[in-house]
Amino acid sequence: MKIALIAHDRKKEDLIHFVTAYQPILSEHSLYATGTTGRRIIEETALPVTCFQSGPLGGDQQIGAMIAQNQMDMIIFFRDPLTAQPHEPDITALLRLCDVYHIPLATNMGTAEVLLNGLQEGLVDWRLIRRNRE
Ligand SMILES: O=C(CO)COP(=O)(O)O
Repeated sequence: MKIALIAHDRKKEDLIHFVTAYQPILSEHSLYATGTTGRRIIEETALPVTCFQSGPLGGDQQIGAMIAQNQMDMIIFFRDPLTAQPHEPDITALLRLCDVYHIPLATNMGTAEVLLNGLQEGLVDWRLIRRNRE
C-alpha cells in the first residue's frame, strides 16, 4: 500500500512518535512524505521514505497529483489547526482530492491509529484492487 505521511511543524514530534510506535506495520508499505516530514522520519526511524518537496513549496500538491493518478492509498496528515499556513490552498486541495477519490485520510493521531489497525485487518485492501484495475 502507498501511504503518505505529512505533519505541520508543531505536529512533527507527534508524527515521529506515531511512526515509531507503528513502525512494524508501516515497514510493510511504501511510504511517501512532504520534504521536511520525510527527512525527519528517515533520520529518526529505520524506514525508507520517498520525499517530495516541502509542503509550502509544493509537496502537498505532489501528493495530490498521486491521488489524482490513482497512485496513493492512504494519507496520514497531522495538521496544526492553530497555526496559519502560507500554503493553505494547497492543503485544502489535498484534503479535497482525498474526498473526490475516496482515499482514507487521518488528520489526527486518534484516527490514524484506527486507519493503520484497519489496514492491518485488510479493511483497505479494496484500494489494491482499484489501483491495479487502472
Ligand atoms: O507543510 C506541510 C504540509 O502542508 C508539511 O511540509 P513539510 O513536511 O515539508 O514540513
